[in-house]
Amino acid sequence: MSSQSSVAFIGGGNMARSLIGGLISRGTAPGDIHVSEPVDVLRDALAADFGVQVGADNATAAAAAGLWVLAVKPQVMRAVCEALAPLAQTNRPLVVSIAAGITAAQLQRWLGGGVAVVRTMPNTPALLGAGVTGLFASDEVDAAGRERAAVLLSSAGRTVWIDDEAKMDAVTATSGSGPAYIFLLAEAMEDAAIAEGLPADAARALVLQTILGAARMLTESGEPPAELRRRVTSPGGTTQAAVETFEAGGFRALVAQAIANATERGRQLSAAND
Ligand SMILES: NC(=O)C1=CN([C@@H]2O[C@H](COP(=O)(O)OP(=O)(O)OC[C@H]3O[C@@H](n4cnc5c(N)ncnc54)[C@H](O)[C@@H]3O)[C@@H](O)[C@H]2O)C=CC1
Ligand SMILES: O=C(O)[C@@H]1CCC=N1
Repeated sequence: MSSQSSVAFIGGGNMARSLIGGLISRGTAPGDIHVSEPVDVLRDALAADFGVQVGADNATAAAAAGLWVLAVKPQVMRAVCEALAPLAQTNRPLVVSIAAGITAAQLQRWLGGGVAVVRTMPNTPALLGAGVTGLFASDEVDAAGRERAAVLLSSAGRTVWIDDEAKMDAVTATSGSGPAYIFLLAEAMEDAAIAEGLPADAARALVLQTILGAARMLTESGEPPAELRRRVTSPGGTTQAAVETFEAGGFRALVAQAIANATERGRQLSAAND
């Protein structure tokens, strides 16, 4: 039976799982969460771990809820939306997409038009409630819809509204993909520490706690990153030797180019999956 307060997840993969975990830990009743997922082991795990309603049919899950979370890959989004269009036209749900690159206009068109669509970009720390999500609302979304989308995503961490949809690809490249950049840095630091002779377990412990400690200083001290860096960097000391090496190697330009390429890939995903 359809309930306006229920949520349907179309696709029950990694991000859906993170968001579902967040919703349940914030008090959403498992019975109010419906998930459609074609892979039976993923379905079974969601039912076992969270007690949510699971099934293989997207329309069945969607028919049960006033809020749809489209959590499939960009490559299958068009087919998924077109199959749900008749239901979208009769039920007029609030539709939240988490897909990289897929625009609100595309979702609108595939769902038959006139549907309230919120395009969002969460990230994987959502699993711990420590994520951040950029949100863009189409014109059809009213204040209550914006509030509902923000509450949904706030179970995964912080939320940031983006007024210009063209900027959503930059959000994807910054915070959506961003955790991977930090993981890459962790890999590289660990490898380097081992190369300097540290045992692997010590290298990992030192690197992980350094990243955690630095992230806490960034978020809790109120100081800008450049000032925090300055305080670690004694003149003529070890940090200066390392930072000068990063700068000489074009570290900032490399980061800028990486984020520019990720932004461009977001635009390409939109065109490739139209
Ligand atoms: N992984 C990440 O860090 C982030 C991913 N995203 C976006 O989230 C979306 C999902 O990504 P992940 O969870 O990483 O991928 P995933 O592959 O883990 O999840 C997608 C799920 O959709 C299911 N699926 C495939 N075809 C389906 C269909 N026709 N109907 C219903 N379900 C279907 C798959 O079996 C899979 O379990 C993507 O659009 C991605 O761009 C957004 C933010 C961050
Ligand atoms: O790599 C991707 O396309 C997705 C979107 C942001 C993070 N993962």
